[in-house]
Amino acid sequence: MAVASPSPQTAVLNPTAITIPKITIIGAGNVGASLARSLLSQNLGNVVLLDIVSGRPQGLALDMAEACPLEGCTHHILGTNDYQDTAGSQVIVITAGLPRKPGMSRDDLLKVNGRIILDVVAKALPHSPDAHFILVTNPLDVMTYLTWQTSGLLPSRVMGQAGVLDSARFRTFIAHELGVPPQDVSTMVLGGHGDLMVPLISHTTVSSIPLTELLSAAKIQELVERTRHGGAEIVNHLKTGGAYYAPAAATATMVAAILQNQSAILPVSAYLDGQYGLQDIYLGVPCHLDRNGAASIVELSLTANEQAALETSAQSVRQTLEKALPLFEA
Ligand SMILES: NC(=O)C1=CN([C@@H]2O[C@H](COP(=O)(O)OP(=O)(O)OC[C@H]3O[C@@H](n4cnc5c(N)ncnc54)[C@H](O)[C@@H]3O)[C@@H](O)[C@H]2O)C=CC1
Ligand SMILES: O=C([O-])CC(=O)C(=O)O
Repeated sequence: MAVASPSPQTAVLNPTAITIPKITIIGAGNVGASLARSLLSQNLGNVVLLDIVSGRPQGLALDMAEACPLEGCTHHILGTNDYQDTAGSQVIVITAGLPRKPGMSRDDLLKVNGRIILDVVAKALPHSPDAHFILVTNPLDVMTYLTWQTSGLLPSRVMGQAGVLDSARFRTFIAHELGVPPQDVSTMVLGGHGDLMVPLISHTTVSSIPLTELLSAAKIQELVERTRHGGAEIVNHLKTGGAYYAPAAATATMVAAILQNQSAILPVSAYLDGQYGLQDIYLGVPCHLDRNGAASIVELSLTANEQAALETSAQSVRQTLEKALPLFEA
């Protein structure tokens, strides 16, 4: 049978002509695997899932690929232990590292996770020199700073995920308290990803109504404290590690904002160079997220108490950073 040569229209629709973004996730643990599922289900791009453990990313990727015919995902996933497979990624998410156990703080992970992050960045960067890096590994703000410092990348190309998750937790607790859909709650949680994070009450509304008109000061403070300890609450339930579904959803929100050039304003751990009166630190602040990364930080007007709380949170991150820098100097 003769094979018809492709019509001009077929040539235009040739799928190989379409550039599909490539997203690498390093660390195929609970957060990494959940993130891969989320990215695939949103058809955000082809996903590479890499781990140091042989067989784990391959097995997970095959399992996820087999769900694709049933769930409408059209892109591919590859599981690997080889950094060459990550080449040309637009976004690299780092979820490699230990999670904490009950009784530990995130800062207790500093030494072990710092070593892992430096190793991962050194191996990933040469294959994807144009990638944006999103850190998830804890202690988050310090791991993000180390990645920026060791990579030599522009600060806008290195950022950390925490504020999207912490804000989602605060929204959830407020929604449960008021019996409204969480989508109706608008808020921002700034600062470091630790017990001193700063939920901004002055910027919290429920269907445009200020939160302070809906709940007592004591109840709001209770929800703030629950948010600050939201990670530990889940660690204490699970015993062997931390949260992963909401962290994965939060990270996918950031990946989508970058790849779709959304310019969404999201709270991310970004490099501060004088904004909010803070210098040379990665800390959670609102940023426009688009194809240039976290290039444009938004300076919200804060109450005096919120500004003081942000400075206290920054001070705590800086103390951990000062412990980290001598440990990981080249
Ligand atoms: N920023 C945030 O909001 C959140 C941060 N986290 C943090 O994310 C990290 C990962 O958490 P989980 O996924 O629950 O842990 P997990 O233990 O389930 O997965 C970690 C994975 O990293 C891999 N890994 C370790 N060293 C590696 C290396 N050198 N190269 C490649 N892969 C390596 C492990 O084999 C494992 O599969 C933890 O540090 C945790 O504290 C977790 C939730 C939220
Ligand atoms: O609490 C942890 O260890 C994991 C984490 O950062 C979170 O869930 O916020």
